[in-house]
Amino acid sequence: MTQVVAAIIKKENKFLLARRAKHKVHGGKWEFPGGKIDLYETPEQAVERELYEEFKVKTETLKHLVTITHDYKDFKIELMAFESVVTEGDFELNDHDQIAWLSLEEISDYELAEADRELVDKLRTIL
Ligand SMILES: Nc1nc2c([nH]c(=O)n2[C@H]2C[C@H](O)[C@@H](COP(=O)(O)OP(=O)(O)OP(=O)(O)O)O2)c(=O)[nH]1
Repeated sequence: MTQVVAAIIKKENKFLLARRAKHKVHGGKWEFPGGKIDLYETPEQAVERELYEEFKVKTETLKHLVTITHDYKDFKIELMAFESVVTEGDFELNDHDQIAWLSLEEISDYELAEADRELVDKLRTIL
């Protein structure tokens, strides 16, 4: 099972979502930014590394929120979501073609990566 981390970054009741660039797996789908955990890395380190690689922003990981698993048929992921805050930098797009700050209600109108529907449902119950 592939372990993936995702950052939940909240600003005035809106959450940061990013649209995966067309050429990537699940291209065009919206997600919480993050990626696969590398060998010998903690989930927190993975979130911070991915956010820097993807947007050139520095973040601090506050706490683990929820973990879900999803079976994409050809691969299975464990998706761990962490509450994060941006501490330094302005967003620059590298792996995504767009970012958006959305309320949990607005997120429902966006085409999410399949695993994220369950993640958003869980977030609704705790945030
Ligand atoms: N980052 C992220 N990935 C997600 C989410 N939901 C979801 O199904 N995924 C899937 C998409 C990918 O199959 C996998 C994450 O891989 P990735 O391609 O973003 O990670 P990476 O940057 O480490 O990968 P790579 O391109 O270097 O191989 O998890 C989500 O909310 N955030």
